[in-house]
Amino acid sequence: MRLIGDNLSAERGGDPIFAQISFTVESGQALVITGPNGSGKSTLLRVIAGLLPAMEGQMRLEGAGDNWPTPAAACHYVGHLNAMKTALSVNENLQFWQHFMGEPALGIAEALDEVELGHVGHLPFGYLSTGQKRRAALARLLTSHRPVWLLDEPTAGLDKASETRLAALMKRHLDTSGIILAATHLPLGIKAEELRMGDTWRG
Ligand SMILES: Nc1ncnc2c1ncn2[C@@H]1O[C@H](COP(=O)(O)OP(=O)(O)OP(=O)(O)O)[C@@H](O)[C@H]1O
Repeated sequence: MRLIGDNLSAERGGDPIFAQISFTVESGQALVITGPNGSGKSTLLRVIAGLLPAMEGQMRLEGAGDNWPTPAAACHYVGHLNAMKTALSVNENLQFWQHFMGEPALGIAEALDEVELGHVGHLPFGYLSTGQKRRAALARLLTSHRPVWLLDEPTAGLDKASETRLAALMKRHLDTSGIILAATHLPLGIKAEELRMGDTWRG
């Protein structure tokens, strides 16, 4: 499988954010998107996820067969917001996402164990600490299968042990032919190519 971004450009609120961004990421590979604040890292992830239109260029997914008809369909997107309801329990939030995303993979309890949150599934999401909230959001990656993980600052709020745990989960995804694209200011602890944003910024 190969995820290709071909000559992408994007606008927000009518303003150009980036142009002429191209990349190819193969199964088993990670691409880390770096660049200064405002250079368009999050915007690029949202274009790849199909949440924003590309003004020019196109996304393609090659070799995915019929399972994943579009690049967006093949993606898990974990933005810098956690996308979990504060009043619902962690279990209820993850159940919602598993139902919404389909392609069930790990059970809720198993996924929470993987991020060492097995003891808080019954708590309202809003009760969790900042790092626990991030780990619970990342557990969504494990409850439904998607070959492509799009991660926006995935380590924000994580302590060292949790960063190491996430690196192990990402490595496992890559070792099972997954693809990861991550916007980050920090090293993620996995082998990755780098796409540096900012040089083609027109703003
Ligand atoms: N809805 C919007 N309308 C107009 N401009 C927007 C909108 N959302 C984002 N922007 C602008 O788009 C630019 C790129 O933002 P983006 O969040 O993609 O950058 P980033 O590289 O991820 O930054 P950071 O490192 O701070 O997370 C910024 O200048 C931002 O102000």
